[in-house]
Amino acid sequence: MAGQLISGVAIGKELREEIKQGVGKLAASGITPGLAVILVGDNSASQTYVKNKEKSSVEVGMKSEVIKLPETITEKELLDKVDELNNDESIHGILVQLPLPEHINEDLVIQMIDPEKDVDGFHPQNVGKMMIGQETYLPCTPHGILEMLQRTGVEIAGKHVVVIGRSNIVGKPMGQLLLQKDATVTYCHSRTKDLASFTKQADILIVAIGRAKFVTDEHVKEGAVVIDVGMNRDENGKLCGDVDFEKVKEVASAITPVPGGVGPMTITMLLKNTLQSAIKKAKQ
Ligand SMILES: Nc1nc2c(c(=O)[nH]1)N[C@@H](CN(C=O)c1ccc(C(=O)N[C@@H](CCC(=O)O)C(=O)O)cc1)CN2
Repeated sequence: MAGQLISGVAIGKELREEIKQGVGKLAASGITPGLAVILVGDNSASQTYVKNKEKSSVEVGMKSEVIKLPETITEKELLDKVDELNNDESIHGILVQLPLPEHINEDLVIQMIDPEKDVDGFHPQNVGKMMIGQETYLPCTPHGILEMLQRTGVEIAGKHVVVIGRSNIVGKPMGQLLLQKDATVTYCHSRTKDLASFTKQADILIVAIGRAKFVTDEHVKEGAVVIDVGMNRDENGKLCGDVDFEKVKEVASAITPVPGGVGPMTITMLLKNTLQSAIKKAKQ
């Protein structure tokens, strides 16, 4: 392998240790950060992520509450549940695991979460604050990627970042966060023509398109840093990213693996946001 491996497991571990210490300090003032996660239905991947969130929050000393609701729940019942958690003093962070069943309007549910408890950073009020660079909860996946780049010592200012993907929870905020760190940002997406002509210019390439092993060495400039946000199954049913790791690792100067790259950082940043919310509450 030519490039350096950027491990989300190792960086996440380091960060979780810092979060655990923060939780310990807060305990001295009688406050335990509380995270509530709502899981609707029985999507098996979502069940795994929620279980991991519960385990990780308990490991750093937080209170964890998982609320499992049936697929058949009405939108009104779900909104009422969110509102109940908004008013629960022991809960500092609320997260509704996505995706939700089709009969429920995701936007409405996200907007019901108290922005002060929106540790996913998905509420429009928090998205707006992020856009203008005000302090707020940053969305966990892009925030995790930023943390990985910074802790690996990757220079961002003045670099050309190409983001492939324009989702509200990864692509769009990722570009904004890097723009705020003085990168020059280009967004590409499924309708971009001659994708490689853009990606070949990237000093830092962030890939979030949801297509297994789509990005190959043909898309990557020698020495680029490559961050893979994808999570797919390959032809053998094995977990893989959007990047063809075996090919790209030979040209990249640094690269994240899948699994073990961006994924673990998503949950770590959720813990960080929950601690941030509890600290803010303690100061009020
Ligand atoms: N409310 C939210 N819903 C969803 C989010 C989110 O940030 N907030 N993101 C994704 C799912 N997700 C967290 O919820 C998530 C996905 C993947 C991982 C992860 O650690 N992946 C591992 C591999 C896991 C496996 O073996 O299947 C890795 O990449 O190493 C963590 C969190 C959608 N929904």
